[in-house]
Amino acid sequence: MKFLDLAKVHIRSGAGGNGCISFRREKFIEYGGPDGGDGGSGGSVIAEAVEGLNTLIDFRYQQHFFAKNGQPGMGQQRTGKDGEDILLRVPVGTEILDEDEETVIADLSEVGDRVELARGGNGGWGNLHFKTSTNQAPRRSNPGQEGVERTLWLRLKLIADAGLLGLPNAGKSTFLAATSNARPKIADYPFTTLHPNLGVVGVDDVEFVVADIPGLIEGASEGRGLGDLFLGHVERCSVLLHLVDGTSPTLVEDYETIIGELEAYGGALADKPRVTVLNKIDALDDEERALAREMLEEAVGGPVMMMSGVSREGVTEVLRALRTNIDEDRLRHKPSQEEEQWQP
Ligand SMILES: Nc1nc2c(ncn2[C@@H]2O[C@H](COP(=O)(O)OP(=O)(O)OP(=O)(O)O)[C@@H](O)[C@H]2O)c(=O)[nH]1
Ligand SMILES: [Mg+2]
Repeated sequence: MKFLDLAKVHIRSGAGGNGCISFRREKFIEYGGPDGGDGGSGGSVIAEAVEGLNTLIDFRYQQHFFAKNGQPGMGQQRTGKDGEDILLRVPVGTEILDEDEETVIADLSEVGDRVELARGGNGGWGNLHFKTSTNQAPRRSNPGQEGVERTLWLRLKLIADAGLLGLPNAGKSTFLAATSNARPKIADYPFTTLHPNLGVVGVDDVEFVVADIPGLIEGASEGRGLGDLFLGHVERCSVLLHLVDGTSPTLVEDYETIIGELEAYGGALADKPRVTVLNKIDALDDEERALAREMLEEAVGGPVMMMSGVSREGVTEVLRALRTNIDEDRLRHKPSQEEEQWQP
């Protein structure tokens, strides 16, 4: 599965400080001095891929990144202070594109990958540099170089093996938090997940990536709610995990709402392998579980698993089912030997 997350940033590196022409003043007369220092360099703007981020959403709120200018040189050979660099911390998998949105400038695919987006201007030379044997106090220095100003796009593509589906409040984030290293926001009100969270899940020594997608509501495929923003992105994952809140009095309708959205969205989404799970069974007694399961299985027309993200009952079985689907999907998409050997 691929998410496309896009942000536009406006960056500017700092200008270099001017070089200094030092002078002495005696009785209102200025004498050139011999010791003007260089200007400091302007700060650069740098991007670095860091761990623990999985969205560019922060860049929608802050879009301007201007590094400081270098300070001018001073007398007595003192160099101006350099402007500080600005570091944009971006998620692994971020591509940086030019303003045209086409030219890829950098692809930060591993933790620690770094790229300089705008170099700070060099500081100008102070008159110290222009000293000759005949002119010990030249009235000459260099101005600092200008900074660089650019508009760039950051684009994030994250890849996940399994995508979580379900109405708001179905318990998607709780499940992800219980099974992975991800720490999504969980609350008893809908739409607590406003952007996708990814978690690495492990079962039987195999790891895969699960994405928590903001709750789908009826009409998502037509652009209502938040789900529509992300429905397109679930197209590429191997399997969908559809969670149905077992405590909901309308659980069959809840299930059908999501299926309706998948079908309305079109494409191959509705045909994607799906694991349907009756969730929150810790809140149901045996009789309620059996009844809820029967109703849901009838709606699905096939078996339904049961689990609780809170008590973790049934969670391992669900992860195994996902894993089986992912393995099968990988086998299906593995290039055949002929394809691998084919040379143009
Ligand atoms: N009893 C019980 N409550 C659960 C379970 N899983 C989640 N909840 C509760 O249900 C509420 C919603 O859980 P979330 O995990 O935030 O639901 P979500 O599907 O991520 O919701 P959105 O992000 O709004 O789409 C919270 O109050 C959870 O504590 C469960 O297995 N059992
Ligand atoms: Mg959530």
